[in-house]
Amino acid sequence: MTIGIAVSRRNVGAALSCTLTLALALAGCRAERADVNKSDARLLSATRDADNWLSHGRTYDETRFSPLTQINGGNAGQLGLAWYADLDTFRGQEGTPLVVDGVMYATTAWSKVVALDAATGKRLWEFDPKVPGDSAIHACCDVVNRGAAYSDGRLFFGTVDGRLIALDARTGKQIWRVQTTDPKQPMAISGAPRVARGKVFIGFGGADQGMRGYVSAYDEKTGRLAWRFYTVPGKPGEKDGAASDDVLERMAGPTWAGEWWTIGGGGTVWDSIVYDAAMNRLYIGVGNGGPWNRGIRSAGKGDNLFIGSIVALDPDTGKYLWHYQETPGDQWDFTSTQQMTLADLTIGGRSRKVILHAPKNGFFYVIDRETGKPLSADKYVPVNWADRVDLKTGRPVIDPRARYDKSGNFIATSGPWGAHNWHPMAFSSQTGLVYIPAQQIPAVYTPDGAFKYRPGLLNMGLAEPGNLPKDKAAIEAMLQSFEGRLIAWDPVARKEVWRAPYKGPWNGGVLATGGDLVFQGDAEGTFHSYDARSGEQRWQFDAQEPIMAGPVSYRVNGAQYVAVMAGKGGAYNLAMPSYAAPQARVPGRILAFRLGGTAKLPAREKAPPPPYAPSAERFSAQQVARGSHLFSATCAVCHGSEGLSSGVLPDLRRSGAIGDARVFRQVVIDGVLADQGMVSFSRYLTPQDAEAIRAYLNARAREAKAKGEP
Ligand SMILES: O=C(O)c1cc(C(=O)O)c2c(n1)C(=O)C(=O)c1cc(C(=O)O)[nH]c1-2
Repeated sequence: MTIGIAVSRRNVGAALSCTLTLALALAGCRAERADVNKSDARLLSATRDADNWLSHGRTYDETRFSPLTQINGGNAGQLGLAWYADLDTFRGQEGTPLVVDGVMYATTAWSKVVALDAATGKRLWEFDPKVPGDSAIHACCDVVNRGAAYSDGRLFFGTVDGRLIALDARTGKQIWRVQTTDPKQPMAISGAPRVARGKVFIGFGGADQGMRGYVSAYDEKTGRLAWRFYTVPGKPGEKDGAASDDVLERMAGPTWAGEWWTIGGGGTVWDSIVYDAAMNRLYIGVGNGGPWNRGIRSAGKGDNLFIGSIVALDPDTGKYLWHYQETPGDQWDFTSTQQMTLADLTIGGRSRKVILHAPKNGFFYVIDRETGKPLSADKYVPVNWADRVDLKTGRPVIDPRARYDKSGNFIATSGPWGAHNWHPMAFSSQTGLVYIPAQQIPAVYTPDGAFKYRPGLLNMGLAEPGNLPKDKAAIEAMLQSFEGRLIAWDPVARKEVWRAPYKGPWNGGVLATGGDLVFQGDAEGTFHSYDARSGEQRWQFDAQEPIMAGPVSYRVNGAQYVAVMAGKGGAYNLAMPSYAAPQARVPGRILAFRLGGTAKLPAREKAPPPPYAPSAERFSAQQVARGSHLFSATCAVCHGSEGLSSGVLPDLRRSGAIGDARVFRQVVIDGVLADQGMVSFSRYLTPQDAEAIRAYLNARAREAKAKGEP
């Protein structure tokens, strides 16, 4: 049985933390509760507060629906740029800005924060937590940040090196900060914290690098740790002294096998955390198992709770309430961390409080918030790892061939990039539709027969992850087969209503508005507006660079704005190859639009790409082959498979460093560029390994030059 229901303890709220106390303490507890309600009051009524975008998904329900109607289908063609703000980096921008009383707060790459006048883009203050450059290696998927939380004049955000920081929203001065992780381990915060009931909730990423997931709750005023919930069991017999101890021992422990705690576990909560104000619950979206390969992770057995699950917790104590596991015994990196949206839907004539969820695994779930049971689960893209979800048991009917640790190989129609990743979806109660930034990126899973755990690096348990065909035509055919589309999905009728196709995947998050419009940026750099009911395009804008982030809408001085962050990066853009010649890059930007806006972006500079730079040295075929393997296992995840960088980080075939053994060694082994994120790899590579990688890159540069590749 995939669904577990334990203590049904609803709306006991703050009273729980008072149960042990004497009358005096009770009085204090009541006082604290009243205060909590005051600071929550604004967030609780955010649905009616059309001017602002107070929390990550605008309201606690995380619908990303703005009720504003000034911009609508009739006038969307008159939208123009109101202002833009250049950021200080070329790294990926994934943030959803908050807007509170005319001030926009945006978190940017490298975990920085900027406050701007939301009507003009004028900078009010900036905060740089000075993330050490060498902590970039701890982030699996770029030094991105998806946003902040706001409550009662305070702004909360996480950092790549695992800190949670509270700022005074007016001045940008730090109020408190806590280290939420072990900074020596690959545990990096990319997601936005959420705040409710006087607590700030935060997880982190690192499952792919062997970490064990947890969520922490900190007191909003002091930063004191209130509780922690681990999502997967640790070493049997050892307790964490955490809210999860009991349920992990009783329920999760028996679903694991082997010695997973020595090589990982996974289950990181790296993105979605949602507070359900109606039921006083916190839902956490739990990630994949680590290593991915269940044969290695858990002796090929078990559901491995709570990976690939939504878990409902008591927000005051962190105690387990229920869970629903979407991907039992995951071995495909099918995280359930994707955005959860809360809605009230009429299903079968009955009003139901539900979670709407489109996780990586390709099924769209409508889950009953009362019980955690799925009411429906339907494929929103072609899916071949499972035939269907049996709603009686809640379990997917998995194709045995997908268990590649046993079958030896599996090609999934949608793999680890997800049928939907972190890019936020939106739900409009006006149209009843969910707008999903969906994609289809097939992937091959082949078990690594010689797996060796490498602390700190990616440990998937797959043979040469990211390995591609060597032939350019085959790589291009593969890339052409990747798809991206915006899907308007009816969660009651359980079907797609319309779609907007894109050239490829990794398009932006979505905003739905009261003007019956849907906004989404794409991977090519165009920002679109569609009719929310028909999908007809109403407007588009050339943003000059890819948009991944979710747009927001707000109103200042009577004018409605739509704003979005632009900037290429994230996991896909780091790792995926590209034959496009590197272009002069545009820095990360915030773009804000209004009716009649007349601002113009500066002309994009054209710069010739640096030439390929192979050295005249001779390397042996063995050295090149060894370098190919090492590059694929160690470097490709950031510099692009087969050395074909998509342009976020340097294309090493064009790097001057590959022509000089000494310089290359200084970078790779001595770490001279550590402050820019290129740390020393001496822990993983010998100088001979580095030389083999250099030999491989020279071979790749020579090939590209000979073929006249762009
Ligand atoms: O397992 C993890 O801990 C973890 C963390 C993160 C992250 O923190 O960003 C991502 C993923 N997994 C992941 O699977 C994934 O596809 C992904 C994409 C991105 C991104 O920002 O583009 N992050 C992450």
